Amino acid sequence: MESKSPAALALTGIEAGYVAGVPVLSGVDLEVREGEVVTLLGRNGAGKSTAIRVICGLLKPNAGRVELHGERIDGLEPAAIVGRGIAVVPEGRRVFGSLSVEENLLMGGFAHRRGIAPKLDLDAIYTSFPRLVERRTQLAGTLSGGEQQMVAMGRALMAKPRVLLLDEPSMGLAPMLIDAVFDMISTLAGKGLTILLVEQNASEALDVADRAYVLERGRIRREGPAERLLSDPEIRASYLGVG
Ligand SMILES: Nc1ncnc2c1ncn2[C@@H]1O[C@H](COP(=O)(O)OP(=O)(O)OP(=O)(O)O)[C@@H](O)[C@H]1O
Repeated sequence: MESKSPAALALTGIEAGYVAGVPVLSGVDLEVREGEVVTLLGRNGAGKSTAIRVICGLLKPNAGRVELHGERIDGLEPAAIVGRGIAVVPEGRRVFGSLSVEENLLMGGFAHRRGIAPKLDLDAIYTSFPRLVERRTQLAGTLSGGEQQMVAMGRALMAKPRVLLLDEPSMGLAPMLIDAVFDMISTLAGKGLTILLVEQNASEALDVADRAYVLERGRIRREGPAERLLSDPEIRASYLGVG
């Protein structure tokens, strides 16, 4: 095989858990290449959020390594990992409800490594999410769930991440808003962003992703191009409710 540049994000042999002797992730290998959208699928409790916590440095793995563009980050503190260029949109969105949309976005800019005037960043976010322009002075806590998701994504993008982690962005949203969220992800993918999308909503996630991994009880059970998994009879029966 030809030699390739290091992946944007790579997990190798990750073992992790919360209680000694009770592994939650076992031997997890996963990579996201520059410009790729990769989805990590799994049911409730499969270990998806745990994988996000390991990547962000909130949970130290018991074994294995996490690398960002070939540099090991698994020993670093969360703030240092953010500083290296990982941004996360956490499950449940968690916007600052008593701050305006624009203040929320500016908060994201604090993690920005350096350079570029915030105004330029804000303009770029408003171009990606025009709906936020008309709501820029509205308190984020009064926005709809879908709009809050836009703010949470915009806030993460303000940090100019090299890799964006999205933890179940469609969770708890009405079907129409779920479509809107996946449209946003497609837009970001079209701009060349590198994204790891953790989802239970397999069909929509596989539609926007280039590649996918399926996590079951802490182990990667399947992986491959999203198109292939979409037409895989076992995946269709277990995760898409068809077949
Ligand atoms: N702080 C914690 N302490 C102990 N066990 C935990 C903790 N957080 C998660 N777990 C356990 O780890 C396992 C994986 O949980 P995790 O949150 O990673 O799953 P998930 O795939 O993200 O599921 P969900 O979609 O429900 O969020 C579960 O059995 C869960 O109970």
